[in-house]
Amino acid sequence: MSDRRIHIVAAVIGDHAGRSLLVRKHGAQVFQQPGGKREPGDADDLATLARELREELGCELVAGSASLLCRCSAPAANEPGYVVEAVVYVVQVTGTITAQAEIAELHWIDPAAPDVPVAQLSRENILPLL
Ligand SMILES: Nc1nc2c([nH]c(=O)n2[C@H]2C[C@H](O)[C@@H](COP(=O)(O)OP(=O)(O)OP(=O)(O)O)O2)c(=O)[nH]1
Repeated sequence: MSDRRIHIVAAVIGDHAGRSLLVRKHGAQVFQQPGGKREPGDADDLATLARELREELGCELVAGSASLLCRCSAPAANEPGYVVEAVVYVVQVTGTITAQAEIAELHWIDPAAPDVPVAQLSRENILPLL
């Protein structure tokens, strides 16, 4: 039987106005936290996160800035039948945040009142903590 769990590392990136950054991937309907699946070459969770932030946002994770927010799970937004299990860090980034090729859209939301559709993991488990 296949393992229907997806393990990801996800980032909470905030701005000075208290907003939080979400991304929408090409082909996806909903917005989610920046981040993604661990790859074999990643030394640890923060290496995964640094790589994903570079790939998705073109920015760099500030060394030592990551603070564990929570571990949580929900039905995976883009893979029907799978559950996503996330380790979520609040992070600081440096450089200009720009949507890279795999990202269709970036959006800054008020965590208390998102104005775009948000994936269940973020909506139920992450945004309420911000
Ligand atoms: N990154 C991320 N993925 C999420 C979140 N919530 C959620 O359900 N997912 C789902 C979407 C996908 O079904 C799965 C992993 O997505 P992903 O597309 O970001 O992972 P990845 O960059 O490593 O992807 P891949 O293209 O290599 O498959 O987890 C979230 O907040 N952030």
